[in-house]
Amino acid sequence: QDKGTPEHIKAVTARVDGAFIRANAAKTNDWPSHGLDYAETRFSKLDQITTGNVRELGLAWSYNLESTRGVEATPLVVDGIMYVTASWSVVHAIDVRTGRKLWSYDPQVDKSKGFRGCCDVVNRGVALYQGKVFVGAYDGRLIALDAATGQPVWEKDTIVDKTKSYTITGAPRVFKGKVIIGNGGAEYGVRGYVTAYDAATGEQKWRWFTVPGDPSKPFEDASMAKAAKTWDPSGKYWEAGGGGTAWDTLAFDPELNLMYVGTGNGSPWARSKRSPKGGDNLYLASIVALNPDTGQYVWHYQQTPGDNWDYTSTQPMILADLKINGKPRKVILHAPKNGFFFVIDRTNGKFISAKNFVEVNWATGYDKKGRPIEVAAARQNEKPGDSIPGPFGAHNWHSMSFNPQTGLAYLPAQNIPLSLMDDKAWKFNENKPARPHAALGWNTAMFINAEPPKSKPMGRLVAWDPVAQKEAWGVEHVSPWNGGTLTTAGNLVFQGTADGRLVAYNAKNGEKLWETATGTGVVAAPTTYMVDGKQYVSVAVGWGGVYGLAARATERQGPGTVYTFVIGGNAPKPDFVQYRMDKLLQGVKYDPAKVPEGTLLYVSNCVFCHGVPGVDRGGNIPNLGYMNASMIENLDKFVFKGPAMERGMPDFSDKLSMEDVEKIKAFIQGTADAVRPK
Ligand SMILES: O=C(O)c1cc(C(=O)O)c2c(n1)C(=O)C(=O)c1cc(C(=O)O)[nH]c1-2
Ligand SMILES: [Ca+2]
Repeated sequence: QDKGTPEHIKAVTARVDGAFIRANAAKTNDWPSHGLDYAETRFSKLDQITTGNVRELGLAWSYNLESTRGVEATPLVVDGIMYVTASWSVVHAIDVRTGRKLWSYDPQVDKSKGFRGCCDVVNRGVALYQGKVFVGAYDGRLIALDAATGQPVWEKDTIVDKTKSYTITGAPRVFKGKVIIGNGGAEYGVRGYVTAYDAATGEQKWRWFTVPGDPSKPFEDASMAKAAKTWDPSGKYWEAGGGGTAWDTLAFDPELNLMYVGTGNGSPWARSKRSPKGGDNLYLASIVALNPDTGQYVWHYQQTPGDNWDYTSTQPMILADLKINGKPRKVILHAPKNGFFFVIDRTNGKFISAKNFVEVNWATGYDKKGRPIEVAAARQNEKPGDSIPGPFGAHNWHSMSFNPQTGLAYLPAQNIPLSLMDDKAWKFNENKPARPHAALGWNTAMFINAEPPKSKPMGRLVAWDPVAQKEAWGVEHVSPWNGGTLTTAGNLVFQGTADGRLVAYNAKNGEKLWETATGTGVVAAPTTYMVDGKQYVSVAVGWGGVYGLAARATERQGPGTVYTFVIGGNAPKPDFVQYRMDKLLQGVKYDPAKVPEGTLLYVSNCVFCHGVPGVDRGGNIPNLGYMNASMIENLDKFVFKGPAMERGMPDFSDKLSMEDVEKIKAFIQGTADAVRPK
């Protein structure tokens, strides 16, 4: 049979089901699900590429994803058929044998609604099951495609309330014939949940909410009634949704018949506003075990009780079997945003251990019962102070991997400095200058960087020993926001970096063995798989995600590209594109008296995408301090139904007046002038 024909694709993808995914885990010849296997280990048993020959790795082909925003997807591959997503949830099917496009599918997300997600218009990849490819579109639709042709088979809107800013950025998983997906939106005032759909028909099978709703209405299930006792109703938490969005990690243990959900931060961030009398606010920032057949709650472990810092627990979980104190234990390994590395018993949710893998200033450790020992000052946000880790997390969605041969987990750790302070006057959905992105629907109830943060940015590849709870080795990077990791039986760790390289390390000791330039920063994780007896390594590259909107660590820019490497590969690299940036803005006429008000408007409308003018240097969205003066002089033409709307810029017609635009112009030019070297 010819490979890459619709008949071949149909035959090989039809085989992918639960039994296939479990059988594949023994040899890992294919990469059929997001984290490689149900345990999400990202540990490949392939060992053709080793510490001995990795230096001979070369490019087999590159593929242009034709996207300019963040690319966060892990490519799936079965028998040389690759499925990967670009920004705006566009799916590409690629023939690994030739590097050519088989088909692509664009769900046609309305780009004027890009602002309804906090953190770039990203997508972390697809799921594959019985001849179908499943993608969560940014606007909340879950779409099943024919794996051979890319034609839609069914489509479901996963969103419970279309007036709220719900999105999907995560990769669906298929457990026992059901497609599972969660949503994003906890910066906007939403209530989190996960939903299961029949893979064949799209029929909804169950839905589990992560936080309680309005207590005057019946609770959906016993877990919600239990959770409601940990929320103060005087805060009317249900009006701002409560949060807890499960926007990324899911895992499955078929023996225990449990699936695991990592839940997100509180909405709003400030607990004093969400739940004024305190409380743990279940099930925020938790790992929750559900019955995959029914969606019924089984147990939970809350990592950050009463979250107050955007400490999501949505970071990738790994199921591992470890020997702890001489006893074999079935555990979950987890390094959420809050900076602690957790080992949890996955049979019952009992805490085993936690240790900080970076410097933190909100807790000194965890007690025996698994409660954090908080630093009191961390909740007293009367004055701006660095939250360490900050809302970008000590570790974000970037995939972790675990190698049972070395016993080490590999994760990109970081510090991205931000200061926080309570917003005492916050009201739900009230758009006021100085409230972070309030014009776009954000509801943090906190001011961000009202004073500049004092901590230092940091990015580090950490090899963590989860039994000893300590770092075995680490590699310092030049910037935070580095890519997810892959580890292999060839004793290797692969990681892409913010400064535009794909690097291979010795998994035991961190020695750098190989690297190649990728043209732009890498945030996604690599995969590896066999095709016709040869081991390949692929990575989808495209600088972005929340930190990549306004900052960068390379002088090169997009487009989103898939690179595939093989021993002896010698295909030419595509031309790298130089980052286009004008000189520091000069000559826009403005009234200096307008700068202070312009500053506050900039915070409530512009800052997370465009960064601080002349201070940040632009990411996948340009910095306004380095524009041509005529663009800033004509700023109104860009903010009111402007030409960038088709690239995802919001329309500010009902948010800003002409007078506001004048103030913002004053802030942009004033800031550029203030930072200009004398
Ligand atoms: O609370 C949420 O619902 C939510 C959603 C998302 C998302 O869907 O991408 C992110 C976050 N929070 C978040 O806190 C965060 O740091 C983040 C980074 C990214 C990214 O893709 O780079 N997404 C998200
Ligand atoms: Ca969040």
